[in-house]
Amino acid sequence: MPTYKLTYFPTKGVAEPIRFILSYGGVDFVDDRFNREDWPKLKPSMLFGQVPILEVDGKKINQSTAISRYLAKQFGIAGRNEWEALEIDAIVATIDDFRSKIAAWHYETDEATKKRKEGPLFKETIPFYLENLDAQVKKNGGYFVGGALSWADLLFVAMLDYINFMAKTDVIGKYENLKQLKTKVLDLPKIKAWVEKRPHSDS
Ligand SMILES: N[C@@H](CCC(=O)N[C@@H](CS)C(=O)NCC(=O)O)C(=O)O
Repeated sequence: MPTYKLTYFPTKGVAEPIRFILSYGGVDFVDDRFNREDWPKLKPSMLFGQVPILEVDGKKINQSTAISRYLAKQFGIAGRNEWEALEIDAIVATIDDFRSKIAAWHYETDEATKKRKEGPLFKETIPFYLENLDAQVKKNGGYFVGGALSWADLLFVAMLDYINFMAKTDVIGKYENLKQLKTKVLDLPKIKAWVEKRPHSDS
């Protein structure tokens, strides 16, 4: 079994899907969280100056989605054939688009621009994505792809706290299929154990 070390800020952010997938796989990993004030000192030593960084037997790699996909393949949750693998990639990219649109609003520093973007984001963009994501779960037997658990499901649920933090609301509140998916994922024994033992963070 390889050794894993995941380095990130002391938050969930884009690292939490990796932590979920490692936990699902039942492997031990070093959950390396640095203090925010140490980031300027650490940044030059990170691949492309960013985190998360995963070390596998001491070999370092960046990019959270690539890392998640790599791990998901090891743990048998990356699709049963090439088409399912593609469908998973597509839904993961869609979730990433969704998160990015909320992040663009959340991190906007010009108050007037932020105000102008708020209506379209909350009245159109967020409902549009959630209606489609919810419909996809309904159509696929309670999961995003192929009626079976995949890393797309783990990624979505792992990312929800960060998305909700940015949107300042429980975005899936009225989406029954997404709510059921969340419950199913959080009830997986290894995910439950991870969520119980992870350090607290709001985002
Ligand atoms: N596409 C990359 C994005 C990584 C990224 O944006 N990392 C942020 C934290 S979420 C970061 O390192 N920010 C600090 C900086 O860029 O100085 C991934 O998914 O891993």
